[in-house]
Amino acid sequence: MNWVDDRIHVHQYLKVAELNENGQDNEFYRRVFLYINSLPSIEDSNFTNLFSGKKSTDIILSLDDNQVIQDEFLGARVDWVNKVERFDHGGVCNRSFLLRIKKKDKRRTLRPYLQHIHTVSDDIEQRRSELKLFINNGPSENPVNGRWRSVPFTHHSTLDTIAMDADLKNKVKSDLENFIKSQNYYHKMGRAWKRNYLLYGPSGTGKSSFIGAMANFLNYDVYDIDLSRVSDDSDLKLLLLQTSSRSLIVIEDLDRLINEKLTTTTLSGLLNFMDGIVNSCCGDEKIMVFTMNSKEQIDPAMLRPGRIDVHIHFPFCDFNSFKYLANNYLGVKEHKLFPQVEEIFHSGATMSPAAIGELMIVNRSSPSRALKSVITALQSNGTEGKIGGKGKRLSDSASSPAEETGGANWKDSVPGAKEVRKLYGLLRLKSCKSPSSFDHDSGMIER
Ligand SMILES: Nc1ncnc2c1ncn2[C@@H]1O[C@H](COP(=O)(O)OP(=O)(O)OP(=O)(O)O)[C@@H](O)[C@H]1O
Ligand SMILES: [Mg+2]
Repeated sequence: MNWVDDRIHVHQYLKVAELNENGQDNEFYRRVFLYINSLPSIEDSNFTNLFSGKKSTDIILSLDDNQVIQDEFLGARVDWVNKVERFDHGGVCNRSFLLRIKKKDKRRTLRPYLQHIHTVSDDIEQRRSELKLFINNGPSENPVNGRWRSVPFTHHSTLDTIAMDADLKNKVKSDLENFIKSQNYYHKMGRAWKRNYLLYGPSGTGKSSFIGAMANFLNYDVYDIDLSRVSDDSDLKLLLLQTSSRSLIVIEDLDRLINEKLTTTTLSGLLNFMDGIVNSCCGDEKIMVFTMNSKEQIDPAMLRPGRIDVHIHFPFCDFNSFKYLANNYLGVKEHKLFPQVEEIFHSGATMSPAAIGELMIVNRSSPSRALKSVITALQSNGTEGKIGGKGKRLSDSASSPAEETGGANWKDSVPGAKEVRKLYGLLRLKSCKSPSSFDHDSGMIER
């Protein structure tokens, strides 16, 4: 019977209306709009509109009213009509996209085709949107515009520019990729669709840069929470509620904030925040990132599995990271001074990637000079490492030298070449700590 029917009515039509029956926007209409206008065949359509895009050089093509565009998927040809019905009175019109598909193809291709439209439109949206960095206002500041103000996010760090153990970097990449594909899994488990990362290690080892790299990798906006501008637990909840999906929510220097009592939020307020309780109802995709210099004096409840899903250690430089930096900053893959540098690293001397990077930047016109200055800095072991700092830190009393920082905050001033070592204060003769490590709670990883 179906066969006879198919012979008579070869095509089937599916309508995607702009508004649903309640007069609300139909999300799928917007997706189809993005998809259709991205098709190469739009250039062959009889009538196409041209608009300028965000950049002055961008030109965007858009299918005109009641025009047809063709597409092909899994060997099946389909047509889309941009249907617009205008009513004379009041200029009201009905808009829809009409899909024409052969019945014989429909059963095989329709579902994957609609899924394909979803994926492509997602991708277009992500590429189009400019990333933003949101910073929270204090509760009494600018309440009219909400608690967040935003600036364009222009951090240029990428996972490629970070010197880090290659295996670890790949693990982080696949962990992030797995997470963003796992909505159903999280929902099935009745959990908030969020993943919490802890980046810990001494000052100048790349934690903040790594957050920038994560945001660029995921194409996520960043919400940087300044806890000192949060009045209490409910204020923190409110801030979380006002963040959007697909974002990185960041609290930096959490150990210092807690240990120096720089926040008025309570431990339980912070724990609820980390659990994303207020958001679990909305199916929002969120990644939270916390940074610390050391986790030694932190309440274990805060670090327990499920609350922090992935711990990533950022250590001082070893010879491999040094080579990575030399390549990035100086364009040098091999150099006659490398064996000497390697020997010094093997003797236990080390510095932060930030300090080494600065020496390379200021001497970038001469790689030999840059490497010699790194060698000199590495050789002059001593007590400078304890000079300066972001105030007394938890890590100042840490037993492991690799966990100690005591370094000045690099953000406080722009250092000159000679001041670099003193400012960062990160030179260490140390019992070289293990390379960056990645621990996640066995129970949480969905593989
Ligand atoms: N692992 C790294 N790879 C590449 N560059 C690095 C690395 N670590 C630090 N840097 C460079 O040093 C500078 C300071 O690094 P960053 O601010 O990311 O360190 P941090 O660990 O966040 O320090 P702090 O604990 O003081 O906030 C950055 O501009 C970055 O370019
Ligand atoms: Mg930082």
